[in-house]
Amino acid sequence: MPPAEHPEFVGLIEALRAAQETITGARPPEDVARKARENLEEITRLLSPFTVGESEQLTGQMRGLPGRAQALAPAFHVDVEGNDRVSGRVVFGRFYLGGNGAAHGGSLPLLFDEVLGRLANTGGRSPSRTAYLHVNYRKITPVGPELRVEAHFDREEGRKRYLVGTIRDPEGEITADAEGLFVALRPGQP
Ligand SMILES: CCCCCCCC(=O)SCCNC(=O)CCNC(=O)[C@H](O)C(C)(C)COP(=O)(O)OP(=O)(O)OC[C@H]1O[C@@H](n2cnc3c(N)ncnc32)[C@H](O)[C@@H]1OP(=O)(O)O
Repeated sequence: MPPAEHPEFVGLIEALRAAQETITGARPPEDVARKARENLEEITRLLSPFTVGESEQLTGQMRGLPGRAQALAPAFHVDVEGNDRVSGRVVFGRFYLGGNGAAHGGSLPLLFDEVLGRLANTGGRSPSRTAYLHVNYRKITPVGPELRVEAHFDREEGRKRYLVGTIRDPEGEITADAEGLFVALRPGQP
């Protein structure tokens, strides 16, 4: 079903992202922490009866939405998308903090896999999977400001799709770049 038919679920994921952000940055007194935990446990109780299999779940399936309605990777906002390149924006929020204002090193491959992987499978191409992802950390990727993300196909060799991408800080400097190999799946390959 298209996202428009699940506006409340989309709102739920946005609320989840907001909760992740707020919890990460909070230092609450014990009684407030306990109340927040009880509220989260209540959410689990509420939703557990509606657990479905992978093919039926909504999370991750809504390609038209930033972040595909999943709260794992930072939401990638697409500005321009073609068959061979994509550009857009991302904010690494407090949830993705590694330390000293820098995004966690593991969160960058998460974003690159999302951006490059999405592009690798566009333009009528068959599904592919990440075979490798090489990330260069050039300078810290700051938590908080909006960052530019660009990616494009470098080359295709048979089933092998080589893509590259960059993240730039508000000054336009590259904080990280990546090269990924995505291998097109053979029929029946999981
Ligand atoms: C919309 C949002 C999109 C999000 C996208 C997210 C994408 C993902 O994260 S997918 C999940 C992460 N990736 C995986 O789980 C993949 C796990 N690995 C696999 O399934 C397989 O190893 C797979 C499909 C990558 C390749 O296996 P297989 O299809 O058997 O390919 P295989 O025949 O061995 O190799 C094909 C070619 O690729 C090359 N190759 C394969 N893996 C690598 C590698 N790691 N490094 C270099 N070359 C490689 C081979 O050398 C071969 O080259 P050539 O044709 O020149 O001889």
